[in-house]
Amino acid sequence: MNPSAKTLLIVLAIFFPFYILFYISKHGKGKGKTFPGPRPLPIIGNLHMLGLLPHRSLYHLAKKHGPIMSIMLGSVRTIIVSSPQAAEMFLKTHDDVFASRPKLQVLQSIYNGKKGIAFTEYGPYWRSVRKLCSQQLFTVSKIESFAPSRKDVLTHFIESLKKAATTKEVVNISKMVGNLNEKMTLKMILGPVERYEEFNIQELIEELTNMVGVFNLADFVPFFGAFDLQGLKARTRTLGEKLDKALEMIINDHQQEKQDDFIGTMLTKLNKQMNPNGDTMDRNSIKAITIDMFVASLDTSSTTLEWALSALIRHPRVMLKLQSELESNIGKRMVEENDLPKLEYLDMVVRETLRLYPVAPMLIPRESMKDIIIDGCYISKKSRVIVNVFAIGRDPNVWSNNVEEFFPERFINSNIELHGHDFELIPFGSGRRVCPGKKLALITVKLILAQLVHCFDWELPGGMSPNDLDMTEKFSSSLPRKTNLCAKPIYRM
Ligand code: HEM
Repeated sequence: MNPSAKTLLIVLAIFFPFYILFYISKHGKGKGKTFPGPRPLPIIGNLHMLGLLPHRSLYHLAKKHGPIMSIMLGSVRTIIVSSPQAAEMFLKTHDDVFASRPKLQVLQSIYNGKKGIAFTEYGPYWRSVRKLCSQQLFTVSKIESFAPSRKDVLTHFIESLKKAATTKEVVNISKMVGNLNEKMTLKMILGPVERYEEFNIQELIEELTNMVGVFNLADFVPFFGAFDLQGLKARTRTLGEKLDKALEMIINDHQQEKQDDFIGTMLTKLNKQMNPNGDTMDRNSIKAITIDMFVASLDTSSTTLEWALSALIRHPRVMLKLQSELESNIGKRMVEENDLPKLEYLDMVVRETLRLYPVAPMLIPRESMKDIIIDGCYISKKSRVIVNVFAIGRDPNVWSNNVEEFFPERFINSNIELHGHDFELIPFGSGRRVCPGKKLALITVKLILAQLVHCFDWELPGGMSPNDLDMTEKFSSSLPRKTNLCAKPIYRM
């Protein structure tokens, strides 16, 4: 046995009994009735029940224990919400209590004391950053001002696919669409990304999203945090330093030459007081907010596109119907952003994709800011709340018995929209923490998807039949396909 393993065993042998006593004193008796849930084990609680696909395991557990379920993730009391009615109770009726986020160790180490938006606790600082989002970063005019740049990137992309179609090449759509979305979105966040090749921003972002998706034992059993058993601390520190260096240079460039992307807009507030509490927008805030935008925007939109196209290839009837809507509304030209509002079937296809394949299947975890009693059950301050939108999208009371079927027609004459007010369908979350980028995300997803099916038919490689396309998911920071989607484009215009 190597010396560090030996030391670890000795430390565990000494402290483990104390930890069990601490655990029992903390969790042995509560202040009242709790929600039903599976029996936890000491130390790990119900962690062993999560498996490789926690959203699915929790969906099945909720069928047994109910739409509001209480479990222990290590030493963290966690409430799992799995029905539209329960989601409304947590995200609307008591949104003021559950609007905070838990602190995650990996992010603490990357941010190194900086505060962003998506993973920041509720309070005056977060409220000021949200105000900046709604009044300056995600306004209709700001989003529209980047339409020409999105069109430009998309036109080049379609040209490269046309070349692949001529040579009858099979392309890796997952990768290609990921790159395309990255180019479009980074342009809006930080401007000309090609200027910063030396920092390999794309690779840094990939590492960042991987780290955010890592299951970190120390977040649930703090006792293990000191030992860094997964070796995450060193990796995240290095990544944090690299991101910081790149962002320092990008901010300097923006200070030399004014730009109207997110960083440029945030810089107009540099060193100004954000609220009466004395928070100011400093360089660290700009860096942390930018990092949050990377995490929140890139994998989410491209994974949605990957699922939408997979579902269309798997359902040729739906693909044909969508192509026919595009033909009759657009004709032989490229789809433009201002065509999107009239494409009703496209809208249904996107809603159905987000119902069945929500890329944030458990939203971003919330944390209660005070003790509260809901439905006669006690929830203590700092409990974690996970809203399982994957389960809500499969609730047969809402979606009837064909919940697993990809059937966009279910939205004909339906008033269930994606705005966050209809709790049957909340892939962008709801309440104070609802996704501020949803309008931008829907434009990007719809525009790219429409173009991909308007310009091309798609054939699976090796004569694979649509029914054989594997639709298994992989759990990470988003919920991508387990295997990349590869197919042959056939130009049809
Ligand atoms: C299909 C694409 C997307 C999906 C499904 C999605 C989904 C979500 C979800 C579920 C949340 C958490 C909501 C909650 O806790 O109630 C969230 C938060 C957030 N999203 Fe998105 N998102 C997408 C795209 C984007 C884009 C393109 C951006 C920005 C460019 C963005 C920026 C954010 C930010 C900053 C937050 C944190 C909000 C906060 O904590 O106050 N998202 N998103």
